[in-house]
Amino acid sequence: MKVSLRKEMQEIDKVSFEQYGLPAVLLMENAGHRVAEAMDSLVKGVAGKTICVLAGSGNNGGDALCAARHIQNMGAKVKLFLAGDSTHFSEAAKVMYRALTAMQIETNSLDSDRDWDRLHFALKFADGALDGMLGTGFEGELRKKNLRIIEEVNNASCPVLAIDIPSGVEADTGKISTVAVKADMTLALGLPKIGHLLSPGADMTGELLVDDIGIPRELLEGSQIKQNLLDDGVAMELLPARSRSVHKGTCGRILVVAGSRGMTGAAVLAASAALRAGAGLVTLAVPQSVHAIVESKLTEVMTTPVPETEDGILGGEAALSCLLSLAEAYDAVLIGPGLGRADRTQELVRIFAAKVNKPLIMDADAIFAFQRQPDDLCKMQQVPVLTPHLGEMAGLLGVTVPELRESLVPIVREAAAEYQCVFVVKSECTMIAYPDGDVFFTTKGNSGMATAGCGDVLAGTVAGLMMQTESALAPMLGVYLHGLAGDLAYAEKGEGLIASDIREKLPEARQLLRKNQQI
Ligand SMILES: NC(=O)C1=CN([C@@H]2O[C@H](COP(=O)(O)OP(=O)(O)OC[C@H]3O[C@@H](n4cnc5c(N)ncnc54)[C@H](O)[C@@H]3O)[C@@H](O)[C@H]2O)[C@H](O)CC1
Ligand SMILES: [K+]
Repeated sequence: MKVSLRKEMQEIDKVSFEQYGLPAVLLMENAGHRVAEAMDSLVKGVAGKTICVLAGSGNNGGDALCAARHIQNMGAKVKLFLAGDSTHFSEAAKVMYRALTAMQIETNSLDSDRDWDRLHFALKFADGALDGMLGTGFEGELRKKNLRIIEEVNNASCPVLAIDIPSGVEADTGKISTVAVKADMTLALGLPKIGHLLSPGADMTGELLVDDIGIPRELLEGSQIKQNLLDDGVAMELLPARSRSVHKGTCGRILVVAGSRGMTGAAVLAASAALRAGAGLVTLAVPQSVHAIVESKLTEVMTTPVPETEDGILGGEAALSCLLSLAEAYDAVLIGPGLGRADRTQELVRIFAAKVNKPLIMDADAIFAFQRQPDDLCKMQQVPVLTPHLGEMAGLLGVTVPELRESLVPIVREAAAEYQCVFVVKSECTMIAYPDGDVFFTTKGNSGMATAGCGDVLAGTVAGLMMQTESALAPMLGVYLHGLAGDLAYAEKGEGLIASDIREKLPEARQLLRKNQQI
């Protein structure tokens, strides 16, 4: 499913009318009806219940006014509160307001202290609240009246349904300036928005439902929309069936260059995750002095020592030529987990990355090696895959983490195009950006995965899949399987899950994906 920007949704509205003759009020009628149904399911039947409706004066408010009519028709008592000025209703909202006023629904304009008291008590005793104050049209700082209503809604104990996006969340970024409605459920209209996926907006969204509200499918699937949700449907297309004639040499021979003194765990996790992701054969290349340690920790993964400097650091000519000749025998190379940040190691990484002529995945310390020179990423033989967390991505681009978060999607997208890399940016909503502008978001994964080694498992998973699907799709498949494996691990271990639990769930995640493929 696509994920739309605000201006893309506006364009869809325009085309729906100009080319398909679908006026705004018709889409609003559909939206309102679906919202009423969603409220019915949220409060387990609206009949006989009291529902508080908060409506703004734009089209989000129009949706709320329309939903109020349907909710009342379904047997509920509706109490309406106007967050905007009723003289400023949008054209479509006016139509909905007219119908509603003829229905004798209790309406409060929130212009007097009495009205604010009414809102307070209505929310206190309501069975549900409907947030239709601000949608994709919201920008800048919240006006005082909205802010006060949002605080009242958030203090109420009844379940809250947000129309399109929780009021106060910026649709294109997920940013919140002061406060936003904390919804239990959000019904996104047409398509999900970036604000549903990225924090803090994502934390306000609750359960996310999406409804097409009758917008022609080809508009919702338009190729000009470059943001995508990596959902089960997309993931199913990513893992081709294995033929019976495969052998370990055809499922991917993966070289993992990782580890240093005190950081052998990262290397072991990454290499073993590549095998658990289904690679045929994995070799872990480590500095000589830690070879015996990783050898004793691993059974199925092969290991090979790489010459190191006198002080036990991976670097220098001998290490470089060893790694380049080793890489010849493999289909893809992962470099970085636990490698260390010594100057000579960084130099080795940069030269190796420029010279190796195999699909290359760079993680952790390998990304750090480019931190003052991202331009060098353009010198690679093939488009590399980089798997930074937000701190590593910010370091690479020379910005702060808050600056990166401020405009995450455009910054990462631009970097992927400029440096010709695939970026897998790990956060509460991992994002994959391709050089052609395509961006994918995953909803899989959970807060338990914020634990050491989780990134090593992801890098290993992506590397391990490199020959099992088109190599350009491996980052997407890897992110999906890693997130699903994390969810499976969370179901068993909760927040105490550790990285190896995720690795051990990779086969089950794969099986689930296969089962879905058969449906
Ligand atoms: N195709 C669709 O997706 C459809 C979506 N619908 C709904 O329409 C809204 C977007 O409507 P729009 O009129 O463009 O904007 P909003 O209603 O979200 O907001 C405009 C409203 O808000 C006021 N405002 C703007 N900034 C602020 C602020 N900082 N503080 C307070 N108030 C602010 C502004 O003055 C306007 O009054 C979309 O989300 C869907 O819910 C259609 O109904 C169906 C088709
Ligand atoms: K809203």
